[in-house]
Order: sequence, then structure tokens, then C-alpha cells
Amino acid sequence: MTAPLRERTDSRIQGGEPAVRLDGVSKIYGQGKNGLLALDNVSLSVGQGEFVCMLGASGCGKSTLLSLVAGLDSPTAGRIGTEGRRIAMMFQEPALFPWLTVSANVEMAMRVQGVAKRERQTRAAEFLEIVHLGGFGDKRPHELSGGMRQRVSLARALAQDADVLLMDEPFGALDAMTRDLLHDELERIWRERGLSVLFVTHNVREAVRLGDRVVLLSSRPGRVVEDFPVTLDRPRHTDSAEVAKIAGAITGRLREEVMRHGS
Ligand SMILES: Nc1ncnc2c1ncn2[C@@H]1O[C@H](COP(=O)(O)OP(=O)(O)OP(=O)(O)O)[C@@H](O)[C@H]1O
Repeated sequence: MTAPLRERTDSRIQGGEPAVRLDGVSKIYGQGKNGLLALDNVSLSVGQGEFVCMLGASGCGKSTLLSLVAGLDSPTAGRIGTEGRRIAMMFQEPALFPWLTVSANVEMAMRVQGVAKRERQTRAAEFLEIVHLGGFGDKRPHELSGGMRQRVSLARALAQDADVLLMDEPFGALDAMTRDLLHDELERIWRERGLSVLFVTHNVREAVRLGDRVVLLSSRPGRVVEDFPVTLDRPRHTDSAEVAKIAGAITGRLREEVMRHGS
């Protein structure tokens, strides 16, 4: 059974504005001669309902960019617009509270928002249904597989009533088959709920499998090198020839970028 879609709170959202917009964003960690330029003049937008994947060499500033969009840190220069949108983040590690049940983990976001207990429980059960974990609410995280724990993490993100999902290599630690299943589920949830997604990955095929666009960042300092539109029909398959062809072109460009910096 799929839980009914809850009404979107679209009054928060301004007309055709992008869900996320970065204008000339730079980030320097530290100060003076010890300062480290992590991001340099990055301009990028994620449209409403768009799925954007971001690729780049290790250390090029992808996580930094997500943390700036999430408001966990401030840019040194430039502007980030996410007006009125609710943002949730997902990481490679699901970071669940091990002593709480699955349901209580999902309820946590609503608890912070002051939602009454009975409603929290009902809604947590709905979100767990959406991620195909109905009936697992009373389990503890250690009783679940890695893929199931990431599903809980996704349910917890949805429980924050997010419009924008920032995902930092969320499936990087999972085996290929589990990852494929989660791609299908994420795609379904993204479509059904009209989410805007900014998804960081090292896996080029994963980026092409999921993204409406794939944005390539340069080696540090991160700059936008290229923005590849992906217009293949959905659902796509990671192992398909079409995905492989586009992934091959992007990998070539990524390799050039990494070689240019000798890293
Ligand atoms: N809080 C911090 N203080 C100082 N330097 C930092 C901090 N966070 C990140 N950095 C540095 O900024 C650069 C960008 O880091 P970031 O984690 O954003 O890269 P990334 O592209 O996500 O890397 P990876 O692909 O390896 O996860 C790196 O050189 C990193 O060491």
C-alpha cells in the first residue's frame, strides 16, 4: 500500500523561481595566508522539481556546497537563495539514533516541529510505507540492512516536509543491487512529491541514471566546468547502453579535469 500524498504547502514557494540558486558563491576556509579556497565563484540553480547531480574530483568542494545550501555554513562571497523552502539532507551514513526505534527516528523531525504524538506516529507509518518499510517501525536500526537504514533516512528526510533534498553520496556505501533498487524508489518519490534534488556522487553512471542534469565541478577550488543535460526517457537503467554512452563522455571530461590538476 502506498500512503496518500500529503498536500504540498506550495504557498511557501514563489512562482517559477528556482528551488535553489547560487550566484557567484565562493568559500574560503580559514583566513589570510592559511586560507583555503574551496569554492570559487560558483553559479548554479536547481529548478523546482528538478533532479540535479553533481560530480567532481575528491576534495573539490561538493560537500561544502551542500552545507552552504543547507545553511550549515555561510559563503565567503556570493549569494544563495532557497527562499521559503524546507531543506532536508541525507548523507552516506544514515546517522540514525541507535537506541530509538525506526519509527521514533522518523518521528524525531516532527517532534522538533511540535507535532502531537498520535499524529507523529500516524505520519511516520505513512512515510515508512512510502519507502517500503511498512511494518518495520518497531525495529532498531541495527536490525536492518544498510539499504533499509538508508530508506529510514529517506523517510526521516520526507518527514521534515522537505521541498528540497540535498543528498551527499547517499548510496555510496551500498552494493550495486541495493543501489539500483533505491534509485528506483528515490525516482518514484521524487516524482510523486515534486521534490527538487541536488545529489552528490562519485559514480558517473549513477549521476546519469538519476539526473535531469549533471553538473561537473573542477578540482579544487570547485568551479562549474560543464553542465550536461540528460534527456533520456525514464526510468533509466544504470547498465543500459544509452546511460553508458553519456557516462563515458562525462567520465572523459572528468578525467581531463583531474589530470589537469595532477591529483
Ligand atoms: N571545515 C573545514 N575547514 C577547513 N577545510 C575544510 C573544511 N571542510 C572542508 N575543507 C576542505 O575544503 C576542501 C573541499 O572539501 P569538501 O569536503 O567540500 O570536498 P568534496 O568534494 O565533498 O570531497 P569528497 O569528494 O572527498 O567527499 C577540501 O580541501 C577540504 O579539506
